[in-house]
Amino acid sequence: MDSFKKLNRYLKKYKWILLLGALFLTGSNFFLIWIPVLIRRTMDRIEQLGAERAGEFDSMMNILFSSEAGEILAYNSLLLVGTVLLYGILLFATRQTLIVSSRKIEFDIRNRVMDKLLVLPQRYFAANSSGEIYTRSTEDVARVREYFGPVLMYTINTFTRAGFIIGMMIIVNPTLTFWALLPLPFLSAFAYWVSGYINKYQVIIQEQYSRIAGKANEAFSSIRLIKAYNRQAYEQQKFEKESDDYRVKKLRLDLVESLFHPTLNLLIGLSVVIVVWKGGMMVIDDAITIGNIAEFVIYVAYLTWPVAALGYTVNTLQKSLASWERINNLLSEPIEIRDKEGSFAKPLSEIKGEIEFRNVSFKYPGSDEYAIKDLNMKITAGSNVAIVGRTGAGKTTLVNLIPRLFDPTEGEIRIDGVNIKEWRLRNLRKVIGYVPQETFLFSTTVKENIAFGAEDASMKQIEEAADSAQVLQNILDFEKKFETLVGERGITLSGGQKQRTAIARAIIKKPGIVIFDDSLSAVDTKTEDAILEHLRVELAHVTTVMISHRISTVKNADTIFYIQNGSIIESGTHDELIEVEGRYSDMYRKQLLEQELAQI
Ligand SMILES: Nc1ncnc2c1ncn2[C@@H]1O[C@H](COP(=O)(O)OP(=O)(O)OP(=O)(O)O)[C@@H](O)[C@H]1O
Repeated sequence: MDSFKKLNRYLKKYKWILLLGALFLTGSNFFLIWIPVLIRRTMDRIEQLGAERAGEFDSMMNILFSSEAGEILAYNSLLLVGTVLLYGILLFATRQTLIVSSRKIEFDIRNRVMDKLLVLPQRYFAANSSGEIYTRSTEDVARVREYFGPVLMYTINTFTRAGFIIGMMIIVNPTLTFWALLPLPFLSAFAYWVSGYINKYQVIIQEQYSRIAGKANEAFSSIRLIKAYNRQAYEQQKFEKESDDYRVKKLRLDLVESLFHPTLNLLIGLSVVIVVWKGGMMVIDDAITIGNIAEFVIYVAYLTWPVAALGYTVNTLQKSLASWERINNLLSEPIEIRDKEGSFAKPLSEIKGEIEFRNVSFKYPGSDEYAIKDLNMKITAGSNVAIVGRTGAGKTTLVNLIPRLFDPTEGEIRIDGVNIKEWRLRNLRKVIGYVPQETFLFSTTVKENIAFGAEDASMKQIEEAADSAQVLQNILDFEKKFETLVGERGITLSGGQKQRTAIARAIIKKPGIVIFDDSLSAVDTKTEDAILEHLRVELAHVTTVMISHRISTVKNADTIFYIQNGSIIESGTHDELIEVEGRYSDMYRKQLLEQELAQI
């Protein structure tokens, strides 16, 4: 109930326009009922004229062309055209208010969902598949819109139209009204059943469609692998199976849909037959006129859609509420990493860049193992440190704690002597340049990809950053230079080019602290040396934390920390660690041996 209240809060902003829409819709239905009334009046007047002047006219044609009948026809036709016009204008206004508002509410909800997704903790993304998250912000939002759009509109329409029409029918003849309405509850129940079936199948078909799209996507992104392993026939078979499943389900739905309209027409036909049959008997008994029968037939036709829509509306409402429940759960997710009251912000120019880990431990949500265990580490401002260790030792986890992608389970991290939880999150992340392990470039130009790190960067700054990351020459070699599109719609950069573009993106921010997570793994050692040389100058006064598996990358660092099972087991300069003859020197010797073997 609480969640339903929250849903209706979105109506508040548009309440006046929605009210206006409801008035337009009521008005359009008011004019609609005058159409059969005018037809009945015309028919009755002509019939009356024929009866009064029975001797003068020997055929219907003569009646119709007598000037008196012409007057009746012209007058009523004009009224009819006017009524239809008003009905049409009001219907247009209804859609422009109710449906347009529902689109605006959809826009509001979608933005809220996106805003929320952008601040949700990493835990949420680990617990929910990307497909589910995507569905929340697309399909679920679209379904909720149906509550504010079609559901609201059809509900008002059904009640106002049915109210007016049934009222008019009862005024004309309550008994005939009873007979005419008799099949309509069956029509509504039938529409409810069919639309429930259609909805259920649409979900199944949509899921199957997503599976097909997923299979195709996977096949295209691994096309090189498929070709190299000669797995085309296997992939084709897998795709065909899913595709066939989709076809069978879709055909079943088509069958139900094609039965829907004929059955609906059959039930309406039944209503019309009853009206003509019972009405005919009443005309014989002089209880009603022939015009009344015509009027009733039109009323029944007018009632068809609202009555059928009742079934559809109930189903759509259920679907919308289920989608809202999922969206509401997402919107109610706690934001674990957020600003504290009175949080601390420092201008970039005042950042020194000292980092201190005090007894820091960290467990991933849902995991029993510590990824970081009682870790203490001090990085002096402006120094250049390296973190090494075997795969899975906790290096990435450790650096993720600095920009608060996760918060420590125990202990605290300080920057310039202040606990990072006291820093304003935006400020904290602004001063940190971070190049994650997996390079991600957006499907846009190289320029925009680099400028992502600093929104208002000039072209000169972009070029300088590209130069420091040793990717400038590559970019200038592209035909469209910085305007070259990257990714799906553009060229595919090599692994090393991607990494260097990501480095340029991080350093263009002119950060106070910069973190490189294995960011030079895809470049050759010669390019690596050149990049490091540039970075040493560029980042001379910036605290640099560099994770690497290569000794060549880290050997010149001021301090090297060797991590094992989430704890620092060795630290010092390259020479100091070699002297200790511990894990680091083992690693060094192994890499030297590998190099020598490679040269043989
Ligand atoms: N999202 C996660 N949820 C649960 N456990 C995780 C998650 N990410 C990493 N881990 C675990 O935490 C430990 C440390 O992982 P981490 O990625 O920090 O290692 P790493 O030293 O950076 O390894 P590599 O050198 O291979 O990148 C590993 O045991 C890993 O399985």
